Amino acid sequence: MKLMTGREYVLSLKEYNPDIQVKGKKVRSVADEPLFKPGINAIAVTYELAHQKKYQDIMLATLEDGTKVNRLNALDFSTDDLLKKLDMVRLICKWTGCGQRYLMHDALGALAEITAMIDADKKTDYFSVFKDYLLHVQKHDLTCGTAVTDAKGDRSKRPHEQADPNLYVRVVEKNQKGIIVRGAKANITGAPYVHEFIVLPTRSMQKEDVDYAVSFAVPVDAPGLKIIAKPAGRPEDAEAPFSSNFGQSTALVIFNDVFIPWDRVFLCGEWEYTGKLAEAFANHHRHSCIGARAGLGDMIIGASALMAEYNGLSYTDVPHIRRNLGELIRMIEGFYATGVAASVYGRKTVAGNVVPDSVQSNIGKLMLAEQVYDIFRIAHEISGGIVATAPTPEDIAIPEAGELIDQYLVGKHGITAEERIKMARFIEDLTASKEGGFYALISLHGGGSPEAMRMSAVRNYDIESKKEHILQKLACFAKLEGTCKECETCVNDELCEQECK
Ligand SMILES: Cc1cc2nc3c(=O)[nH]c(=O)nc-3n(C[C@H](O)[C@H](O)[C@H](O)COP(=O)(O)OP(=O)(O)OC[C@H]3O[C@@H](n4cnc5c(N)ncnc54)[C@H](O)[C@@H]3O)c2cc1C
Repeated sequence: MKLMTGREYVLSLKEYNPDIQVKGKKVRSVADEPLFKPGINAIAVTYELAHQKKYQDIMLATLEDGTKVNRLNALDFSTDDLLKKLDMVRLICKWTGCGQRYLMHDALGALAEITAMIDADKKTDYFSVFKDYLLHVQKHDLTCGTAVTDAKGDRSKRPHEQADPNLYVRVVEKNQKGIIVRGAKANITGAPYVHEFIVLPTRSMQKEDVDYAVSFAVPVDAPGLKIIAKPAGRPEDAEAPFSSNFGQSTALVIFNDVFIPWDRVFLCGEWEYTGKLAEAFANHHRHSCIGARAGLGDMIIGASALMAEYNGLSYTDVPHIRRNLGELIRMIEGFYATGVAASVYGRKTVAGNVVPDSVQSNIGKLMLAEQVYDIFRIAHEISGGIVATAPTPEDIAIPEAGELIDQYLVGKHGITAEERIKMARFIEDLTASKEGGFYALISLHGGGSPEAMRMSAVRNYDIESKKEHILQKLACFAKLEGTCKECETCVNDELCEQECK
């Protein structure tokens, strides 16, 4: 099995020739495109950390034969694996803001479970196709984008009801060699600089949607595949100390009659399993998002505490700075704790892999989706207006203006204006810039809208047993009060007797 270095990953992109455009121009070489550099840097970190001894316990997974692979390319086989995955994603995102590659880990986990489930029910052979693909990914240490969200068109209509039949990815032809697919997936993270895409259905489907029930893997440069991408982060922006180095591209990925051989098809026509596959992916992915946003939170806590110090207000001395940092810790460690709980309460699937508890992973993702705005607000309250108003590098570079800025924008004695401005810019970059808005949006909608999380949590939560418990209690109270109608409401006589004694 290969374990690429960051540099090898960047060079490996040169072996592909995808059809990509960004900001109105065609991309000749992804590896050399400055507008993607922050995104490529972020993925490279996922390769580099796997070579660092102190991180290998969480960055590497051990296969049955003892071989080590990057954990991002592996299934989870224990609750300990889930905990390590969570820690790994937090570590990666603490460095990069968003390591992006964890989406593929989540897709692989979901495909293992659901392909094995379909085979058990329908005597198909998808699980062995999946296992061969997993081996291929591990052997070459690939990065795969995960394409779930269809273009979707009119949200109130199902795939087959859309005015344009191509608004969800669909199978337009099947032959002995494979299938041909048409349609588009939207908002796809990292699309320009991955090796392959794993394509999953975005929702549950009905019999009439049978052509839309499809899942497959495809190289990024397959004929007919087109990528319309956004720049990653804020490339070459002197006011962006973080996101000029690390960022994330997203793209519209268009399948214009793309051929997929059968040995890369994981589901084709089994519409009853599309909802299960979408939900299985969402469960893994929301669990990963918890780790990702905790990593972002780590950076915000560190930068906010430093900014307060640079302003002359240490959290050890100033009560409201301490209280605000306490709020940041409450929120970030609060949602992270649900990720830990989702790991600990993980369950084994028919495929043998272990998946997070879906109530906990959905609730954790929902918490971070809503709290990200409070996290940014508190960072702003602690730091002050300089986060938005720091003079530009061009003005600082003019000697006369630079001297005045040095004089008037100092903070605590011993901290220069330059250091204070640098910290303010870092916080602006993460929380108040175009990139800050991006982090809010990805926290809110990445992995599904908040309503999708509420629906999943309710669907998977045992509300019926809570209702039964209340009915039992009320029946017991009625006996105690002498108003019992003798079994009109009592749902469990035995328990009722015990409680009334
Ligand atoms: C930065 C970023 C990165 C992303 N990366 C990826 C990726 O790598 N791969 C991927 O597959 N996806 C990715 N996504 C997509 C993400 O999963 C979707 O944004 C999310 O599922 C919401 O879908 P949408 O954007 O189409 O919004 P919509 O579905 O249009 O949602 C908008 C609102 O409409 C509501 N709504 C939608 N449909 C209905 C309905 N039928 N009935 C009632 N209400 C409805 C929603 O609850 C929400 O409030 C990414 C998103 C972002 C922002």
